[in-house]
This record gives sequence, structure tokens and C-alpha cells, in this order.
Amino acid sequence: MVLRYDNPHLNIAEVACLYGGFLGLWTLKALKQQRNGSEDLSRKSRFGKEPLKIVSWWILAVALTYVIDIANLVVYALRTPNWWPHKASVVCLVLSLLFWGVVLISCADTSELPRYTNSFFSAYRVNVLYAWLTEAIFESVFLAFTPIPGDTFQGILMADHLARVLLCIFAFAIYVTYRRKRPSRDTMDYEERTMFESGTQLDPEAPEGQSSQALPHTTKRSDAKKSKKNTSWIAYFKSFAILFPYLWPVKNLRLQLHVFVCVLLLIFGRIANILAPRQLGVVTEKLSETNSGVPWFEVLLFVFYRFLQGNMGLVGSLRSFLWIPVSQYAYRALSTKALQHVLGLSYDFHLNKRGGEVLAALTKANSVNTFVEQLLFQIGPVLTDLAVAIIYFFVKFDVYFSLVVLVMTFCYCYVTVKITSWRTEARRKMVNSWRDSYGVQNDAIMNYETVKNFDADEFENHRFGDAVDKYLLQENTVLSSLSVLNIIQGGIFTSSLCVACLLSAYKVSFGYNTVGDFVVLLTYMTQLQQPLNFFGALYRSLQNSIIDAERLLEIFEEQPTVVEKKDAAPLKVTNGRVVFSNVSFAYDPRKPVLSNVNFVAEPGKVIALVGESGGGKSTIMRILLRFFDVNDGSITIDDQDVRDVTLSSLRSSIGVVPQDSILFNDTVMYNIKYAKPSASNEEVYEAAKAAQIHDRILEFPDGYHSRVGERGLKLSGGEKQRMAVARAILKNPTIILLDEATSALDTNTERHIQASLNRLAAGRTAIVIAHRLSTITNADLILCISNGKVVETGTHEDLLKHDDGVYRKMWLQQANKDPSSKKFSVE
Ligand SMILES: Nc1ncnc2c1ncn2[C@@H]1O[C@H](COP(=O)(O)OP(=O)(O)OP(=O)(O)O)[C@@H](O)[C@H]1O
Ligand SMILES: N[C@@H](CCC(=O)N[C@@H](CS)C(=O)NCC(=O)O)C(=O)O
Repeated sequence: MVLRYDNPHLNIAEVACLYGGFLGLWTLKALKQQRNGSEDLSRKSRFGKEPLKIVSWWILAVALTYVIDIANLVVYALRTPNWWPHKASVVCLVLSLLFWGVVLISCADTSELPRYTNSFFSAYRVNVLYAWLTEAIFESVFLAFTPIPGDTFQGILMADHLARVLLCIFAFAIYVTYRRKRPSRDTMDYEERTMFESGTQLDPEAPEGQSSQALPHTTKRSDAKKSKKNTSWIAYFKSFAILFPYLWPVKNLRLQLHVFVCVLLLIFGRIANILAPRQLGVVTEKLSETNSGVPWFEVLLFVFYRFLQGNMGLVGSLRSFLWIPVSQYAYRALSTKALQHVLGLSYDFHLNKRGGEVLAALTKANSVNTFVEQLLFQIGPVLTDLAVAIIYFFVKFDVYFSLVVLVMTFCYCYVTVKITSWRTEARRKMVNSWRDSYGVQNDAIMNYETVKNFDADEFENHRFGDAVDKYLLQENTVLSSLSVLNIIQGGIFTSSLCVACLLSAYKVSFGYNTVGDFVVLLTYMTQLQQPLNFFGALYRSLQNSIIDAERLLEIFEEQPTVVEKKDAAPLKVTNGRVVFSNVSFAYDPRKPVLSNVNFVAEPGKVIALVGESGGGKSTIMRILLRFFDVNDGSITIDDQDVRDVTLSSLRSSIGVVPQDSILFNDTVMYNIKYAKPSASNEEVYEAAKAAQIHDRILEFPDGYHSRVGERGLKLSGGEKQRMAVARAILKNPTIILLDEATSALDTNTERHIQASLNRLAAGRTAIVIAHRLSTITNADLILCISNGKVVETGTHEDLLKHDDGVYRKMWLQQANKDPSSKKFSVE
């Protein structure tokens, strides 16, 4: 009796212990990591680089002993008539080899940069230690009960057992040697270098440079990023949980029903995938029977099952059809929520952001949806079909067939993921070099004149040719690696098909199975191949949608820095008295911008802020609008602190005329009405008249319906500013903030603008930033701001009296720049 081949229980126990324990430990690790953060896991429980190498060799040696075992067995079984080992023992032998294969791969993946799924296999010390111990115990038992070898077969078998026991002893020696050594930095930082790092890995297909740092750093977000870096898989997916409520149609029962039916159809699709090959088997059986007539019904049933099958079949199409509204619901919910969230973020985010990137992230709002769909309708069904095959073959045929599918699944998926990850990088390079060559072409055409002037046609042609060569080289890598991938995938699949067919043919020949069974097996397996052919592409697009979703998540994690108090009441404006008391503020604590600013803007008066550029004038307006909170002191409007009132009531009580008004790419009417959408056209005309722009608008080709162009480009600076004044007049706020245009306008325009501003300011509290002092000589109070401090206050006349005053100096400076102007005189 050979324990290894005749005692299934011991074999099953060994494999169950290996797999069960390993998986159990892996789960425990993941849970522990989630509870404690990843610190202990990434630092303590991974191998250092050096031991990892030795361990990998060790595992390879163990795996080789199993290869020898299997080869030994096959040779012996073929040479010995009427002898076959117990089925479970053979299965366990193959599973043991697979197990050590997985562990070996986990080591290989730990030593290099893991990505996504690969990190599922990362080698933890405790897991490998556990596997050693299990192996040591079982192999010792096997060895103890192996009879003294009587022939080569038994000799090799014994040598294998002995080799494994010795290897386990050696493993113990490795453990003792390296136990106390801390892991080296190389592997210690392994998690830090994973996909969460804002490095080039972020977007596999984005051009170099662009992929890093999806968004600019603000303090809050970088904290979020840091915590994500060292996260477990469970925690990682949990972080997406805030997006899921938008995917699920909470309040829509009809859509929920759609989801339910889609899931049912998905399950039904799996069943149809068994029914069709099964039916073909039945048809084959019927046809092989002599004199049984034509199996019309069986054939028609088979055709019907075929009609149901596949993504394009009845079930798949019905599923796609029912999913449309669910998918659209999710898209709407996510994209509107994302925009709402971004608009709700504070000013600092918008100042820091790289507009294009935020927009890109927002346009990919569908990514989470796509991710779920890909998982649910593409990868999920393929993997389920494989699992169903394993179970179905076990029940219907033989455990060997299941084993073939299992090993094939593992090898196929692993190899595809590995090669695809590598190819993704190659594709990224290809896209980059394509962009480069496009850039060269574009440059040459855009600079046509320069090229001609320098007679540089030849040069440009060469430059473009070189760029194209570079692109073609990358394309070659991508295309040839696609062929390699297809060959390897085909090789793995065909080998398993070959083993399964040979096994089945053997069984049919010896009468254990019918021809129908052979047909069922062959059909089921070949129908698995089609979706598996696109496994790599699916994996890549899954990766991409995860990356997009991550970017969206980053935006959702961003929190506004200025938040309303819970009990904030609406601002009640009575007169519009604005008081700054001891206000200090800094964007960055290292560089104070305003210190101890005090002033009162009395109702109905015009307060002018003047001073050097960068002194802090615009900042005063921003903190009044509460785009930022003051660090010290307080700002009150009619005795209510701006921090105690609702943001919307605060901002709707203040009208702003910015220096450079940016308009929406729409009509003049739309742009003015933006301040008060409910306003009638007459109100708009009145406001425009008050802003001295009405007549001008009427001169435009389409009057009030003329489009203003992108950001208002079709209007002149003066027109835009008067439009902004018209808007502010329409809004009719009690307090207005004016940032005057810096550039000198022609006298006529200036007169118009000044008149419009005077109309706007009349009867309101006006705070005006003045760049040209000539415009504010009539202000009720002028504040000179220098280095964030109010250095002088008074009326124009008062301030000119200070011989060494800052204001007087500025006045004279501006007069010197414009000596012809009569506006500037000290008298
Ligand atoms: N978002 C920001 N983050 C950090 N520093 C900023 C920010 N905005 C402005 N600053 C700095 O704050 C200081 C005051 O800027 P502010 O725009 O208030 O000056 P200003 O007096 O309005 O200048 P100008 O007349 O040129 O518009 C400047 O030194 C500027 O560099
Ligand atoms: N069998 C491969 C290739 C599948 C395939 O042909 N993919 C299509 C797109 S769905 C393709 O054009 N791929 C180009 C490429 O991968 O470079 C895989 O599993 O990824």
C-alpha cells in the first residue's frame, strides 16, 4: 500500500489544510489590516528582499518535487496494466503543485511592483510559514508509511517525500536565520509604491507627466491620499462606498425591478450556457441511435437554446435593454452630484485646481457605473461560467475534467493579467509617441510662415519622420505583444482542451462515457473560449475605469474649507454697514496677507481701497464674501458676523463687479439676467440703461440676443464691465464690491463706466478697489493698503495734505506717468 496514492483521506486532508489555512490566514490578514491600518502588515509581515529570494528558490524546489511525482506517476500508470491510483490522490497531487505554484507567484509578485489583482497574491511570512509546517507534518507521515522501495517508482516516490521533508527542515533553518532581521526598505515600501501612489501608474494610457498627480494638493485631500496609500483591499473598496448610493435607484421601484430582472437574466444566461451543449449531446445521442427517426424536437430545442445564448442572444439583449434606464439613472445621479459637489467646494480648491483635470474627472462620472457593469456583466459571467464548468464537469463526468478547467482558469487569468499589465505600459508609450508625432506635424503647419521663411521644409520632414519612426517602433511592440498574448492564451486554452478531449475520448472508447458526453464537453469548453479571448482587454478597461473612478472619488473626498454653521441664519441687511475689526488673514500661515485691518464702511458711502499691487485689496473682498475665513478678528454686516449667517444669503446681499468680468457663452440677455433669472426684459433694459450699455447693445447685430462668445470674447473690456454693472444693478444688492479695470480706457468709455458705476453705487454701501486714483477722488473714505495693513485713511483732500504720505506719493507717481492729464493735480 502506497499512502500517497491509495489513501485519499490523507491526501484530501493535506490539500484541505494547505488551501483552507492559507485562505483563512489571508482573510484574517485582510481583516486585521482593515482594522489596524496597514502599518503592521506592510512593515512586519512581509519578507525582506534577501529572504524572499531564498524562499522563492525553496518553493520552486518543492514545486519541482511535485512535478517529478506527477511524471513518475504517469509513467508508472502507463506501464502498469490495470493499475490506477485513487482519483482523489491524483487530484490532490495536482492541487498541491498548483498551490505551490500560486505561492511561488506570490513571491515573484512581491519582489516587483504589484498592481491590482496581483497584490492579492502577495507573500506574507506567516502564510508561507504555515504552508511549510503543513507540508512538513504531512510529508513526514507519508514518508514514515512509505514501504521500503521495491522498484524505481517507489524509489522516486520515497525520494520525493524525503526531499520535501529535508526541504522543510531547511526552511526552518531559513526562518531562524531571517526571523529577527527587519525587512529591507525595498520590499517594505511595497505598498507605498502601489497604484495609490500619485505616480505614473495612475493612468496607464495617459501621456507621461499628465498621469501623475491627478489633482493639485490641498491639505485635506493629501491626507485622504496618504491614508489610501496604505490601505487594504477591503478598505479600498469601502472607500468607494460613498459613490454607490448614486448607482442604486433608491427611490425608484421600477428601476429596482429592472436590476432584479437583469440579475435573474444573468443567472438564466449561465443556465442557457449549460443547456445548449447538453442539448447538443442529446441530439448526438439521438442521431447515433439507429432507427430512432429524426429528432426534430431535440434539434429545435437546441436551436432555441442557442438563440438564448451569448451577449447578443435573446437573454443578453433583453438584459442590455432592461439595463439602459438603470445605467442612465446612475449616470445622471453621479454626474449631477459631482458637479454640485465641485461647485460647493471652497474658493481655495477652485484657485488651486487644474481646471482641465477636474473637468476630465467629472466627465468620467460614468466610470463607477462602467466598473460595476463590467464586473457584473462581463468579467463576472466569464468567471461564473468557468466555475459552473468546474462543478458541472465534476457532477456529470469526472473530477479530472474539473481539474483541467481549474488549472486552465488559473494559468489563463494569471498570464493574461501579467502580460496585459505589461502591454498597458507599452500602449501608454505608444499613445505618447503618437501625440509627439502629431505635435510635430501640427507645429509645422501652424508655423507655416516661419518654416517657409527659413526654408525648413526638409528639416520639418525629417523631424516628423523621426517622430513617426518612434511611434511605429512602439506600435510594433504593442502589436507583436498582442500576437504573443493571443498565442499564449490560445496555447493554454488548447492544451486544456487537448487534455480534456483525450481524457473524454479515452472514456468514450472504453465505454465509460457516451459520444454525446464528448460533444457536450467539447461544446461547453469551446464556448468558454470566445469571452476568454477578450479577457485581457476586459481587464485593461476594468483597470481604466477603476482609475477614473478613483479620480472622481478624490473629488468627492474633497471637503469645503468654509462651511456654514449648523444654526446659521440668513443675513438680514438693514443698512449695509460693513465693519472690519482687527482682521488678520493668511492664505498660507507662513505668509500673513492682512494684519489687524480695521475700517467701517458706512451705509450709502463709497470706500475706496488703494495701494500697491499684492497689498491685499482683493483679499479684503474675498474674505468679506467669505470665500475664506479670517484667522483673527471679525467682519460684520449690520452687526451680524459673516461666519454666523448662511453663505447664500451673504453672497446674495452683495453685488460684485469684478475687474475682468467673465461672461457665459450665451446671449447678452442671458448674461445680464443671470443675476436675477426671474427679471422681466423691461427690468433688464432699465439696468442696462443705468449701466450706460443699453444703446450699445442695441447697436449689436442681434441686439440683446447677440451672443457674447467664449468668456465674452466678442465684447470689449469696457462693454464687459458695464454688463457686469448692469448685472449688479439688476441684482439690487445693498452692498457692492467693485474692482476697477486696471488698464486705462479711452476717455469716452471711462466716462460711461464712471457714470454707470456712480449710478450703481448710489444709495448703497460701495467698496471699490481703485487702481487709478483719478476715479475715486470723490470717495467718502480712502484706505491705503500696504503689506496687508491700513497705513492711511481719509478723503482725497485729507490724504494729499500728508507730505510724506503714501497716497500723495502714489498720486504724484500716477501724475508723472500721465503728465498730460489734467486729472492729476495736488491743488
Ligand atoms: N490663493 C492664494 N493663495 C496664496 N496666496 C495668495 C492667494 N491669493 C493671493 N495671494 C497673495 O496674497 C497677497 C495679496 O493678494 P491680493 O490679490 O489681495 O492683492 P491685491 O492688493 O488685490 O493685488 P492687485 O492690486 O495686484 O490685485 C499677494 O501677495 C498674493 O500673492
Ligand atoms: N486576446 C487578447 C486580445 C483581445 C483583442 O483582440 N482586443 C481588441 C480590443 S477588444 C484589440 O484590438 N486589442 C488591441 C490591443 O490589445 O492592443 C486579450 O485577451 O486582451
